[in-house]
Amino acid sequence: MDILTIVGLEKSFGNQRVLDGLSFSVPEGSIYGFIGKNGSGKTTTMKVILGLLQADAGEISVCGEKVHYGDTRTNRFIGYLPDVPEFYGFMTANEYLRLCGEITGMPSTLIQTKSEELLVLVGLADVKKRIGTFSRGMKQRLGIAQALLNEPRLLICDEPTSALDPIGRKEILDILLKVKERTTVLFSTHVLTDVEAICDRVGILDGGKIVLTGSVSELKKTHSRHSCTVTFRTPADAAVFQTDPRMSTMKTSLSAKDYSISIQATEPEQTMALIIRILSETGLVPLRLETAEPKLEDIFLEVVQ
Ligand SMILES: Nc1ncnc2c1ncn2[C@@H]1O[C@H](COP(=O)(O)OP(=O)(O)OP(=O)(O)O)[C@@H](O)[C@H]1O
Repeated sequence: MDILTIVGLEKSFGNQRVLDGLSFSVPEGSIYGFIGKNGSGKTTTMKVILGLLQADAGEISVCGEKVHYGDTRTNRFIGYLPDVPEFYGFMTANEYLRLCGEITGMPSTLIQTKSEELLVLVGLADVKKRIGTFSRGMKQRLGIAQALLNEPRLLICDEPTSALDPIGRKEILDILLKVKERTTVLFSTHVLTDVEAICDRVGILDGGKIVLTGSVSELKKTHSRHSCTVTFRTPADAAVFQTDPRMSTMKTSLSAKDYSISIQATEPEQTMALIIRILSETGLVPLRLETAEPKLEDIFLEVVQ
């Protein structure tokens, strides 16, 4: 079953068309990476899903119920982590979760047990200091705990890792992987290594619509090529190799930082065999010879101009 379905969503701000027939669906139990460059419309999409912004056209369903602008009934299924979550800095994490639970009418004993469980999940159980002194990563982790308080079936995270250092990012990614056991996650980002690390499916947003969707492994198989890279000691060696006639039909690029030539390869083993043949016939001795798996970043760059 799909937890979220979006069909033909359109949204303009003045003359600027941001969403232009956006359609995608998010299967239950998955982590869906919603990828797009800055300004591509990720936050706009999330605001429309939450009923906070009115679309010009299109339909959204959450858990089979239609989303209506300004009528937030479907938000009972959703937990939301904005890109910069705001808190009362004078409260502790526990006090803040209690306040959120009280506002949404949760029974007091349930607030207590859920808060304790969620603070353990996000690694803040032993932190007694005020939120005002928290690091960015700690605030994001508290934001996840707050978003999970009502046991949502869909957790929407708007660029949760973008502003964090590598340790903070890893902590959030590990938590999202654990969260997957209890809810579906829609995760917007432009950090493609994060998507590769945790997402089951991805949708690439460009020009207001999804230009590519599928599982990370499917996309890698069908949409990008391996590359073979040969690195030389001198620019002269690299030039001899690159101008070999057998290279003329290959898509090659010379690195700016060292004397290495990368060759896109649909059949990496055959390409490697050809490289070795050229090296042995020309007497060139490379410093390094390697093949690399296609990366999501290559696919992204291929489909997004
Ligand atoms: N309320 C608004 N009024 C006018 N333009 C807006 C409004 N909200 C967003 N936009 C414009 O719509 C475009 C998409 O913005 P949005 O914030 O949805 O992109 P995004 O993909 O989330 O970007 P980022 O990765 O930078 O957060 C941008 O050009 C933005 O300036």
